Formats: sequence, structure tokens, C-alpha cells
Amino acid sequence: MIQAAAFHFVLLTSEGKGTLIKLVYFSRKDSSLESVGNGVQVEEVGLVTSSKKYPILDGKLHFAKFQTSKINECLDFIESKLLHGSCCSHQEISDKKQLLIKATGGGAYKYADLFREKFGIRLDKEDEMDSLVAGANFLLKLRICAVPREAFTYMEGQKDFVQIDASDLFPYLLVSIGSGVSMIKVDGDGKFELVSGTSLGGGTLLGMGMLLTNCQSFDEFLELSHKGDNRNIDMLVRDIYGVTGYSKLGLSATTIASSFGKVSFDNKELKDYKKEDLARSLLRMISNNVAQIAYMNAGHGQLKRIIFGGFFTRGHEYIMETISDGVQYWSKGKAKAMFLRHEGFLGALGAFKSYEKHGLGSLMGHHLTEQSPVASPR
Ligand SMILES: Nc1ncnc2c1ncn2[C@@H]1O[C@H](COP(=O)(O)OP(=O)(O)OP(=O)(O)O)[C@@H](O)[C@H]1O
Ligand SMILES: CC(C)(CO)[C@@H](O)C(=O)NCCC(=O)O
Repeated sequence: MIQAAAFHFVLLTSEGKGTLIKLVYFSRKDSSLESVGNGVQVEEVGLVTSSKKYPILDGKLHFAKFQTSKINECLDFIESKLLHGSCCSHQEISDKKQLLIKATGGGAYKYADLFREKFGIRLDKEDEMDSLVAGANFLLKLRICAVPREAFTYMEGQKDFVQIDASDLFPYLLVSIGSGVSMIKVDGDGKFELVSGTSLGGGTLLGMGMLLTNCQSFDEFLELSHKGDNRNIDMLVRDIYGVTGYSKLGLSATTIASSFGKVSFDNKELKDYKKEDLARSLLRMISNNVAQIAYMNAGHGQLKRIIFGGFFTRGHEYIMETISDGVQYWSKGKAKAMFLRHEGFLGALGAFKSYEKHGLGSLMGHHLTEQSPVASPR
């Protein structure tokens, strides 16, 4: 039904130099938007209101991502789905009001001209941190009646979904692991403080991974790391203290004493190491480091929850396990690492929510977060 196109929203977020463009759009239940198109994988989350009062909420959120280097694929997708004309009603379009699409991150600046030239639309820029926090709060407050849910812990190979009571959500530490890592203490809706960050993030992993292993993509790097053994690269406590470890200080024999430390003692060249082992070691180094800094910024265990977002984790079990172990280890079990199923779309979701400012909140308003059951096919 073409009429439904008036109610589709689209927004885009991308980091400046950028790796990925994330796209979130909403379609009404009666919309003709198909979930899959043009070879682009689109994940859907059904939003089903139980209340007759908000029938407009009957519909789906769609999530898609594109490599920044393939921006044209993203533009073609937007065009094929007619998303570029979806942010205003037909009346507004015919009134020649300027169309706008919400956008956040560096891409909101970088691609502004491209979007104007191609579609005649204005990218309405939303602040990156505001959007991250709004997106995280939105997901964490979803009152979910149907599984699978949004937030989960990952320990010992097990994923446990957690339903957080909205009245007990704040404060928490949001750790966004993208190219770099931002750590934000969130005290409420719109109430937050950037407390720390580190430049050793996903971009570091990918950049160093490409140099060390010649891999061409993040997925290829992950594939390698799956098969590797970091003990061939890292110096463990047992390499220094023997099999009993440094028990007096609680350092077990298998604790990594020095990432890549073994290499400094080997008289070897890069080609002598297995790419898989290098990948595994690098992955552990970055993940452990983020976990440790996160723990310190969570007030050494005072913030009970540390929520990890950003595309770095991407539901990858070994990354989540390493981060969880790190938080568990450093906080002596006081703090918990939590992950989100839509971890990479926080900024995009938050920018999407900001349509509320334009009086369009009935689509994505608080009613939704407080009243709607959510079903997801992921
Ligand atoms: N398909 C992929 N291609 C590239 N990087 C990926 C991919 N999947 C996961 N990643 C990881 O995600 C990181 C980028 O994450 P994300 O897109 O959340 O951050 P960003 O918005 O680019 O960066 P920042 O938050 O620092 O602005 C990459 O550096 C890489 O480690
Ligand atoms: C610069 C941003 C905020 C861009 O998303 C992010 O990559 C980041 O927080 N990097 C780490 C910067 C720091 O060292 O605090």
C-alpha cells in the first residue's frame, strides 16, 4: 500500500572515516515494505501494540547495515524502498516542505551533500552521544512479553536474557565499542556523562589485524581468531611463575601476564607465527583492555551493570565471553557485563527516537517502550 509509505521513517548513522553505515526504518503493519531486498540483509523486529489506543505502533523496525566504502549500495537500497520520501506525509511532500532524515555520527556530516544532491533531502543531525544513550535506554526499557529479549549476559558459553526493571535501570555504564571506545555513565533519559574512552577499540583490532594477518575483512579476522591459540603469542603467568601461578596475589597460571609477550623472547619473524594465533591474541588483548577500563569506570564495582554496545561485539561469542570474564575478574563478581541484541544500532535508534521532537512521537513514543510487547525473529 503506497499510502503507508508516509509512515516509514529512515535514518542513518555512520562514523566519520567510518566502517559501517547503520540504517533503521519503521514500517507499518500494512506497509508494502518487504524485509529482504537487493541482496541486503535486513533484520526485523515486530512491534505489536496490545492497546487499541496506539494502533499506529503495529509494525516493524527494520535494521540494515552497509560498509561505508559501499555507500552506493545504501543509496540504492534507500531508493528501492522509497525510504527517501518516507519521513513526511504526502501532504507535506506536496507542500514542498524540505524532507529530512535523521542522522548521527560523522556520516551525518560527511554524506550531507550526497543525500541532498541524490534525493533532495536534508540530513537532520543528531548528537552522537545523545543518540547512543537514547537508543540504549529505548532498548533497555522495552517491556517485553515475548522472547527473545534484548539484553543478555554471556558467561561460560551461556546466553541468559535479562529483563531489567525500568525503575532499577539507572545508573549504568554504557560502553560503546566502535572504532574507538566511549564510556558513558547514564543516570536517566537524557542524563549522562562521558566519563572515559579509549582509542584502543574495534578500529585498532581491525587495523592491526589486517596488518598482522593480511585479512581483508572483520569477518575473515573473526574466522581466523576462532581457530587460534593465544598461548603461543601471549606470555602467561605460568611462563613466569610456573604451573602454580602467582597464587599469593590470586593470579592463576593461565592469566595473561603480557599480551604478545612471548613474541619478544622468540627469535622469529611474522611469517613464523600462525595468523590464527595472532588474531586470537589480538582479540583477547583489545577485549580484555576494554573490560578492564570499563570496570574501573564503573566505580570499581559501584555501577552494577556495564552495558556493551557498538558493532565490535556483534554477537560474537568469544568476544562477549572475554569481556564478561574480564569484568567478572576485575570486579570480583560485583559487576556484570551485559550485551544487547541490537548493539550496533544504538545511535541509529536514538536518532530515530528523536523524531519525537517533531511531534511524530506517536510512532515511537514512551507508550511504546512502556506498553508494547515485542516479538523478534532474530
Ligand atoms: N562488517 C564489519 N565491517 C567492519 N567492521 C566491523 C564489521 N563488523 C564489526 N566490525 C567492528 O566494528 C567496529 C566498528 O563499530 P561501529 O560501527 O559500532 O563503530 P563506528 O560508529 O564506526 O565508530 P565510533 O563509535 O568510534 O564512531 C569496527 O572497527 C570493527 O572492529
Ligand atoms: C571519537 C568517538 C566519540 C567517535 O565515535 C569514539 O571513537 C571515541 O570515543 N574514541 C575514543 C576517544 C578517547 O580516547 O576517549
